[in-house]
Amino acid sequence: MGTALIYDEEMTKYKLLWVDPACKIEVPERLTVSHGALVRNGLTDRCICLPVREAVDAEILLVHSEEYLEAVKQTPHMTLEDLKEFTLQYGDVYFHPNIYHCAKLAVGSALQLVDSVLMGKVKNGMALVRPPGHHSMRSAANGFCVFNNVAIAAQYAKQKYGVKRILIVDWDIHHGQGVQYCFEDDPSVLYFSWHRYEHQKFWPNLKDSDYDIVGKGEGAGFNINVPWNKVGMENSDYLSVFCHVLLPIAYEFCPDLVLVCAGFDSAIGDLEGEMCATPDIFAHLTYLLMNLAEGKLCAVLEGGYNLTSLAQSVCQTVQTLLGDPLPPLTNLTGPCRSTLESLQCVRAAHRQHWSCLRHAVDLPTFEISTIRIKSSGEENKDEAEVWEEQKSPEEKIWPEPPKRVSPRVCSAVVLPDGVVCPDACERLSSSEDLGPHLLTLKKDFLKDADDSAVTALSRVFSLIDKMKNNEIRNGLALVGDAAMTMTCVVQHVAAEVDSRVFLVCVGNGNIPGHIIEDGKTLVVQISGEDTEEQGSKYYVPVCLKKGCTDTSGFAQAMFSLLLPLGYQHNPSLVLLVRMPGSGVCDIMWQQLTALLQSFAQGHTLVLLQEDDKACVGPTASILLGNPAPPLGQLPASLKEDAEAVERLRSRLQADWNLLLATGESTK
Ligand SMILES: CC(O)(O)CCCCCNCCCN
Ligand SMILES: [Zn+2]
Repeated sequence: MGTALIYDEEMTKYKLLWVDPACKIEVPERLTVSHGALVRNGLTDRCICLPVREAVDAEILLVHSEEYLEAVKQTPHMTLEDLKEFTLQYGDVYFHPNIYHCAKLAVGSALQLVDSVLMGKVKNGMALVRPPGHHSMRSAANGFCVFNNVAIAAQYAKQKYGVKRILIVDWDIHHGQGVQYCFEDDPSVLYFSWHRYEHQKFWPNLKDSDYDIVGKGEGAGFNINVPWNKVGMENSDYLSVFCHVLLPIAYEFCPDLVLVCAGFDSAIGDLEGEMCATPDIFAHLTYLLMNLAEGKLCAVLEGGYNLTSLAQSVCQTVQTLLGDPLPPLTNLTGPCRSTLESLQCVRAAHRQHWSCLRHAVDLPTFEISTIRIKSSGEENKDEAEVWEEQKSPEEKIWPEPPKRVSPRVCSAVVLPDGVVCPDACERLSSSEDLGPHLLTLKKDFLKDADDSAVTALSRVFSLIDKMKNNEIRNGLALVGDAAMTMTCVVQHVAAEVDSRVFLVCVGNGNIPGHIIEDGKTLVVQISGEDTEEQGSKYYVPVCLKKGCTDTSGFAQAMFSLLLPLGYQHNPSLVLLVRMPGSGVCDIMWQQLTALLQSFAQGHTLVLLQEDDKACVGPTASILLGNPAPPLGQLPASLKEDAEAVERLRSRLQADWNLLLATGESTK
């Protein structure tokens, strides 16, 4: 199934007809440069382009009042003076003879997208629309918005398809108060928004946008506000909020549909947001949401006023929806203090509503500042970088997002004879001669191994070499001895100069100490074994009371440990090993396999032991880019497990700042 793209140039045919400094940034070119960039990058050809349609009254009335709709209906016939007069009753928005038509097309586009996803015609999609929607309220236009496109889409999905739970993620830099008001007492719609706030000093200056506004009545807990009280937030800040707030709660909520208020004024260069996150961050934010709701994700454009970063961010988002490998995120320094303050406040406010936060350690609050948490070696930022930070936003410069090339082959497999190769995978059966390094390895490691083990290892090494050359994206091997193969692989890869391995080992098994000595391999082992081993900076033993069968504990370790560590380690290869008898359930295993593709441009090597042959199919499905099935609504994890994860975090966060979620200052 493909990715839908909905766009029509009719929505460019309205603009500001008078002087209004607050509205002059909302220009038709926002749509033309976004669509133009998609065309130029060959992305429109790869999408399923769906036609727009006008929303009908009944659809608009799902959210708005009749009197408001009737009033907006009069605007096409208004004179310029009448339009100005009409506009005065609302805030930071303008009307135009054609805006009602475009607003109906914007809603209709969102509904077309929801239809195509929920009818299973496409996997996911994006609608490029204007006017935006998330500020408009039941009886009021606001903040360039006339009808609330995404709020209507959510009500439409519930009414027409009986969707039970909908997650709305609003990564626009402004608070979508219109969406919040629409669903604040509705537990079937979880609304998440981050937004520039500066302690209510930033537009729309609402107390309702603060972290302690969590929803009302039945809806308590289903509204999450993350205020940015400082500007200059970076990729690390955005990822921290996803890892420590949004993803744990979203997985617990287990939505059937994900809608994104995709505003890109939260990207670097935008004068509204004045943030510093780069366009490629949206590739990751999109991906991290794609394993919810079995990938049913509809992104609808909201804001974004720097035409360069807007176009790049839109392309990054669509490329991820299409399944392209994710770009590496470099120099993630960890969240700034102000972000930690916000994180801690939001987690505290929601602790009573979400069991994933029940055992969250919250410390006394502390003064706000954006002093960046320095991880070791960050102290002496060179002059240029410091100067860079002090430049005013409009002069911000940032590198073009890296090219994201999909290898010719997605998944290659090494399987013993007699094991069927999963559809769409390529079997590596070349019986190439044993390379010289193998003969030495045979001497060092495999001296008493039989030839089939040596042959398998030689094929695993060629999988790795093909990943290194980007000939294949990922690989899977079913081997006789997973632990031994794992050790040889780490040894083989670590020998290369700029390689970094992220080894994720599921289940019990001994990790030889020497593989973590060089600092190039970061090991996370999730098992039920209570190793007295305290671990080190590069060896993170997560032991779950009930072992890997405990989905909640496993999920918590995945979001609050694995993701932050993986992002900060920024590996060139992910090695995922399923030890025999791990007890991990297939769906959890698939979710983990999917999430790890955030790193190393998707270069994941999965090692399974022969008696786990039944996992080959489900694992291959994820490696091929299919979404992981839902885990179901997650119960609370065991207190001991949550405390164990917290202990690990507090031990490791001095070295790995992305682990920070509360206010500890690093040493
Ligand atoms: C969709 C959206 O959230 O991007 C709309 C933002 C409206 C901003 C109104 N204030 C503008 C002040 C101009 N400096
Ligand atoms: Zn915005």
